[in-house]
Amino acid sequence: MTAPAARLEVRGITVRFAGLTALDDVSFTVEPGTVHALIGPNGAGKSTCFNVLSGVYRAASGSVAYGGREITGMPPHAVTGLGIARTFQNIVLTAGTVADNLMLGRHRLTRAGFAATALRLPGAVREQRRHRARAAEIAGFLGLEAHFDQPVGALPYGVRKRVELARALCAEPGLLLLDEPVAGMNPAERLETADTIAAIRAALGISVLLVEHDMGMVMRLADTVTVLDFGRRIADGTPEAVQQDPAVLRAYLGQEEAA
Ligand SMILES: Nc1ncnc2c1ncn2[C@@H]1O[C@H](COP(=O)(O)OP(=O)(O)OP(=O)(O)O)[C@@H](O)[C@H]1O
Repeated sequence: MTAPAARLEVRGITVRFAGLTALDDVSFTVEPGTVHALIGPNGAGKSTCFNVLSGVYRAASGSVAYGGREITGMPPHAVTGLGIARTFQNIVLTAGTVADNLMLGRHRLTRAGFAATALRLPGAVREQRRHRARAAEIAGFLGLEAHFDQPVGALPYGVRKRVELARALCAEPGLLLLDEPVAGMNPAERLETADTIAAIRAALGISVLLVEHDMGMVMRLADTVTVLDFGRRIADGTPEAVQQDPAVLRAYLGQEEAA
Protein backbone atom coordinates (compact mmCIF):
# COMPACT_ATOMS: atom_id res chain seq x y z
CA MET A 1 0.00 0.00 0.00
CA THR A 2 3.10 2.21 0.19
CA ALA A 3 3.02 4.98 -2.42
CA PRO A 4 5.76 4.30 -4.99
CA ALA A 5 8.83 6.49 -4.49
CA ALA A 6 9.02 9.21 -7.12
CA ARG A 7 11.62 11.83 -8.01
CA LEU A 8 11.39 15.12 -6.11
CA GLU A 9 12.64 18.04 -8.16
CA VAL A 10 13.24 21.36 -6.45
CA ARG A 11 13.95 24.08 -8.97
CA GLY A 12 15.08 27.60 -8.11
CA ILE A 13 12.97 28.16 -5.02
CA THR A 14 13.19 31.54 -3.33
CA VAL A 15 11.49 32.42 -0.04
CA ARG A 16 11.55 35.89 1.53
CA PHE A 17 10.45 37.01 4.98
CA ALA A 18 10.11 40.78 5.25
CA GLY A 19 13.38 41.70 3.58
CA LEU A 20 15.26 38.54 4.57
CA THR A 21 15.90 36.01 1.81
CA ALA A 22 15.64 32.66 3.63
CA LEU A 23 16.05 30.64 0.41
CA ASP A 24 17.72 32.04 -2.67
CA ASP A 25 17.22 30.16 -5.94
CA VAL A 26 17.75 26.70 -4.39
CA SER A 27 17.66 23.59 -6.59
CA PHE A 28 18.25 19.91 -5.88
CA THR A 29 16.81 16.51 -6.80
CA VAL A 30 15.93 13.61 -4.52
CA GLU A 31 16.19 10.43 -6.56
CA PRO A 32 13.60 7.71 -5.84
CA GLY A 33 14.64 5.29 -3.11
CA THR A 34 17.62 7.32 -1.89
CA VAL A 35 18.43 8.96 1.43
CA HIS A 36 19.16 12.63 0.78
CA ALA A 37 20.40 14.96 3.51
CA LEU A 38 19.87 18.71 3.64
CA ILE A 39 22.50 20.25 5.89
CA GLY A 40 23.94 23.66 6.73
CA PRO A 41 24.73 25.93 9.66
CA ASN A 42 21.99 27.46 11.85
CA GLY A 43 19.66 29.71 9.92
CA ALA A 44 20.80 28.32 6.54
CA GLY A 45 17.19 27.77 5.41
CA LYS A 46 16.73 24.03 5.97
CA SER A 47 13.43 24.21 7.87
CA THR A 48 12.13 26.84 5.47
CA CYS A 49 12.86 24.45 2.61
CA PHE A 50 10.97 21.64 4.40
CA ASN A 51 8.04 23.96 4.95
CA VAL A 52 7.91 24.75 1.23
CA LEU A 53 8.10 21.06 0.29
CA SER A 54 5.28 20.12 2.66
CA GLY A 55 3.01 22.99 1.59
CA VAL A 56 3.30 25.04 4.80
CA TYR A 57 5.11 27.96 3.12
CA ARG A 58 4.66 29.23 -0.39
CA ALA A 59 7.79 30.08 -2.36
CA ALA A 60 7.99 33.52 -3.99
CA SER A 61 9.39 31.83 -7.09
CA GLY A 62 10.63 28.47 -8.30
CA SER A 63 8.91 25.11 -8.50
CA VAL A 64 8.70 21.79 -6.69
CA ALA A 65 7.57 18.71 -8.59
CA TYR A 66 7.01 15.21 -7.21
CA GLY A 67 6.75 12.40 -9.74
CA GLY A 68 6.38 15.07 -12.43
CA ARG A 69 3.42 16.71 -10.65
CA GLU A 70 3.75 20.31 -9.65
CA ILE A 71 3.18 20.64 -5.91
CA THR A 72 4.06 24.31 -5.56
CA GLY A 73 1.18 26.10 -3.86
CA MET A 74 -0.64 22.93 -2.77
CA PRO A 75 -1.96 22.92 0.82
CA PRO A 76 -0.28 20.45 3.25
CA HIS A 77 -3.07 17.82 3.10
CA ALA A 78 -2.86 17.70 -0.70
CA VAL A 79 0.92 17.21 -0.50
CA THR A 80 0.38 14.36 1.99
CA GLY A 81 -2.20 12.94 -0.41
CA LEU A 82 0.51 12.57 -3.05
CA GLY A 83 2.53 10.36 -0.71
CA ILE A 84 4.82 12.85 1.05
CA ALA A 85 4.82 12.62 4.86
CA ARG A 86 6.89 14.59 7.36
CA THR A 87 8.03 14.79 10.95
CA PHE A 88 8.78 18.01 12.79
CA GLN A 89 11.84 19.41 14.56
CA ASN A 90 9.81 19.65 17.77
CA ILE A 91 7.61 16.65 18.45
CA VAL A 92 4.03 17.26 17.34
CA LEU A 93 1.75 14.57 18.76
CA THR A 94 -1.84 14.73 19.91
CA ALA A 95 -3.12 13.55 23.29
CA GLY A 96 -4.18 9.90 23.51
CA THR A 97 -2.37 6.65 22.95
CA VAL A 98 0.31 5.69 20.46
CA ALA A 99 -2.42 3.83 18.55
CA ASP A 100 -4.58 7.00 18.41
CA ASN A 101 -1.68 8.96 16.93
CA LEU A 102 -0.85 6.29 14.39
CA MET A 103 -4.51 6.08 13.31
CA LEU A 104 -4.38 9.83 12.64
CA GLY A 105 -1.40 9.12 10.41
CA ARG A 106 -3.62 6.77 8.39
CA HIS A 107 -6.22 9.44 7.85
CA ARG A 108 -5.33 10.04 4.18
CA LEU A 109 -5.97 6.34 3.45
CA THR A 110 -9.31 6.14 5.26
CA ARG A 111 -12.33 6.03 2.96
CA ALA A 112 -15.21 5.78 5.43
CA GLY A 113 -16.50 9.20 6.40
CA PHE A 114 -16.65 10.57 9.92
CA ALA A 115 -20.37 9.75 10.31
CA ALA A 116 -19.99 6.13 9.15
CA THR A 117 -17.11 5.65 11.60
CA ALA A 118 -18.96 7.36 14.47
CA LEU A 119 -22.06 5.23 13.81
CA ARG A 120 -19.88 2.11 13.69
CA LEU A 121 -21.34 0.97 10.36
CA PRO A 122 -20.00 -2.52 9.46
CA GLY A 123 -17.91 -1.37 6.48
CA ALA A 124 -16.37 1.41 8.55
CA VAL A 125 -15.64 -0.94 11.45
CA ARG A 126 -13.88 -3.40 9.11
CA GLU A 127 -11.85 -0.61 7.60
CA GLN A 128 -10.85 0.74 11.03
CA ARG A 129 -9.78 -2.76 12.07
CA ARG A 130 -7.63 -3.12 8.95
CA HIS A 131 -5.97 0.26 9.57
CA ARG A 132 -5.38 -0.56 13.22
CA ALA A 133 -3.70 -3.84 12.25
CA ARG A 134 -1.41 -2.03 9.83
CA ALA A 135 -0.66 0.67 12.45
CA ALA A 136 0.27 -2.10 14.91
CA GLU A 137 2.53 -3.66 12.28
CA ILE A 138 4.32 -0.33 11.71
CA ALA A 139 4.60 0.18 15.50
CA GLY A 140 6.23 -3.26 15.69
CA PHE A 141 8.66 -2.35 12.92
CA LEU A 142 9.78 0.63 15.02
CA GLY A 143 9.98 -1.33 18.28
CA LEU A 144 6.88 0.35 19.69
CA GLU A 145 4.65 -2.70 20.15
CA ALA A 146 4.86 -2.57 23.96
CA HIS A 147 3.76 1.07 23.89
CA PHE A 148 0.91 0.73 21.37
CA ASP A 149 -1.91 1.27 23.86
CA GLN A 150 -0.03 3.62 26.17
CA PRO A 151 -0.66 7.38 26.36
CA VAL A 152 2.06 9.25 24.42
CA GLY A 153 2.34 11.90 27.14
CA ALA A 154 3.86 9.40 29.58
CA LEU A 155 6.55 8.12 27.18
CA PRO A 156 10.22 9.15 27.27
CA TYR A 157 11.41 11.67 24.66
CA GLY A 158 13.29 9.16 22.48
CA VAL A 159 10.22 6.92 22.27
CA ARG A 160 7.94 9.86 21.38
CA LYS A 161 10.33 10.76 18.53
CA ARG A 162 9.85 7.20 17.25
CA VAL A 163 6.07 7.53 17.55
CA GLU A 164 6.26 10.60 15.31
CA LEU A 165 8.26 8.63 12.76
CA ALA A 166 5.76 5.77 12.96
CA ARG A 167 2.85 8.16 12.45
CA ALA A 168 4.49 9.57 9.30
CA LEU A 169 5.05 6.01 8.03
CA CYS A 170 1.40 5.20 8.68
CA ALA A 171 0.52 7.48 5.74
CA GLU A 172 2.40 4.92 3.57
CA PRO A 173 4.49 7.68 1.96
CA GLY A 174 6.77 7.34 -1.05
CA LEU A 175 8.85 10.22 0.33
CA LEU A 176 9.51 10.78 4.01
CA LEU A 177 10.68 14.23 5.16
CA LEU A 178 12.47 14.01 8.52
CA ASP A 179 13.30 17.29 10.29
CA GLU A 180 16.16 16.52 12.71
CA PRO A 181 15.09 12.96 13.55
CA VAL A 182 17.73 12.47 16.28
CA ALA A 183 17.74 15.93 17.87
CA GLY A 184 17.76 15.64 21.67
CA MET A 185 18.46 11.88 21.64
CA ASN A 186 21.29 10.18 23.49
CA PRO A 187 24.06 8.44 21.47
CA ALA A 188 22.48 4.97 21.77
CA GLU A 189 19.09 6.27 20.59
CA ARG A 190 20.80 8.10 17.70
CA LEU A 191 22.44 4.91 16.45
CA GLU A 192 19.19 3.00 16.82
CA THR A 193 17.28 5.64 14.84
CA ALA A 194 19.92 5.68 12.09
CA ASP A 195 19.54 1.89 11.80
CA THR A 196 15.76 2.25 11.75
CA ILE A 197 15.86 4.83 8.92
CA ALA A 198 18.19 2.58 6.90
CA ALA A 199 15.83 -0.36 7.54
CA ILE A 200 12.79 1.68 6.47
CA ARG A 201 14.44 2.58 3.19
CA ALA A 202 15.56 -1.00 2.58
CA ALA A 203 12.21 -2.59 3.50
CA LEU A 204 9.87 -0.08 1.83
CA GLY A 205 12.08 1.29 -0.97
CA ILE A 206 10.93 4.82 -0.19
CA SER A 207 12.95 8.04 -0.45
CA VAL A 208 14.01 9.91 2.67
CA LEU A 209 14.93 13.59 2.79
CA LEU A 210 16.38 14.54 6.14
CA VAL A 211 17.55 17.71 7.81
CA GLU A 212 20.17 16.82 10.37
CA HIS A 213 22.94 18.47 12.39
CA ASP A 214 24.53 15.17 13.45
CA MET A 215 27.24 14.73 10.80
CA GLY A 216 27.97 11.15 11.84
CA MET A 217 24.37 10.30 11.08
CA VAL A 218 24.44 12.15 7.74
CA MET A 219 27.65 10.46 6.64
CA ARG A 220 26.37 7.04 7.66
CA LEU A 221 22.96 7.30 6.02
CA ALA A 222 22.94 9.70 3.09
CA ASP A 223 23.53 8.83 -0.55
CA THR A 224 23.52 12.51 -1.48
CA VAL A 225 23.97 15.69 0.52
CA THR A 226 22.83 19.21 -0.34
CA VAL A 227 24.47 21.98 1.68
CA LEU A 228 22.80 25.34 2.29
CA ASP A 229 24.39 28.47 3.75
CA PHE A 230 22.56 31.79 4.17
CA GLY A 231 19.76 30.47 1.95
CA ARG A 232 22.02 29.49 -0.94
CA ARG A 233 23.00 26.05 -2.13
CA ILE A 234 26.78 25.91 -1.73
CA ALA A 235 27.38 22.20 -2.47
CA ASP A 236 25.60 19.05 -3.63
CA GLY A 237 27.10 15.57 -3.97
CA THR A 238 28.16 12.44 -2.14
CA PRO A 239 28.88 12.73 1.60
CA GLU A 240 32.61 12.20 0.92
CA ALA A 241 32.79 14.94 -1.73
CA VAL A 242 30.76 17.44 0.28
CA GLN A 243 32.82 16.84 3.41
CA GLN A 244 35.96 17.98 1.59
CA ASP A 245 34.39 20.88 -0.28
CA PRO A 246 36.21 24.13 0.62
CA ALA A 247 32.96 26.17 0.57
CA VAL A 248 31.37 23.74 3.05
CA LEU A 249 34.40 23.79 5.33
CA ARG A 250 34.35 27.61 5.27
CA ALA A 251 30.63 27.74 6.10
CA TYR A 252 30.98 25.44 9.11
CA LEU A 253 34.20 27.13 10.27
CA GLY A 254 32.38 30.47 10.15
CA GLN A 255 29.70 29.01 12.40
CA GLU A 256 32.29 27.80 14.93
CA GLU A 257 34.00 31.20 14.96
CA ALA A 258 30.67 32.93 15.56
CA ALA A 259 29.80 30.55 18.42
N1 LIG B 1 8.43 32.58 9.78
C1 LIG B 1 9.56 33.30 9.67
N2 LIG B 1 9.53 34.66 9.71
C2 LIG B 1 10.66 35.37 9.59
N3 LIG B 1 11.89 34.84 9.42
C3 LIG B 1 11.98 33.51 9.38
C4 LIG B 1 10.83 32.66 9.50
N4 LIG B 1 11.24 31.36 9.42
C5 LIG B 1 12.58 31.40 9.26
N5 LIG B 1 13.02 32.68 9.23
C6 LIG B 1 14.42 33.11 9.01
O1 LIG B 1 14.85 32.49 7.81
C7 LIG B 1 16.20 32.06 7.94
C8 LIG B 1 16.27 30.57 7.71
O2 LIG B 1 15.67 29.91 8.83
P1 LIG B 1 15.47 28.33 8.92
O3 LIG B 1 14.73 28.06 10.20
O4 LIG B 1 14.90 27.84 7.66
O5 LIG B 1 16.98 27.84 9.05
P2 LIG B 1 17.53 26.41 9.48
O6 LIG B 1 18.64 26.09 8.53
O7 LIG B 1 16.42 25.45 9.58
O8 LIG B 1 18.11 26.71 10.93
P3 LIG B 1 18.29 25.74 12.21
O9 LIG B 1 19.37 24.79 11.86
O10 LIG B 1 18.71 26.72 13.27
O11 LIG B 1 16.96 25.11 12.47
C9 LIG B 1 16.67 32.49 9.33
O12 LIG B 1 17.33 33.72 9.21
C10 LIG B 1 15.36 32.63 10.09
O13 LIG B 1 15.49 33.57 11.13
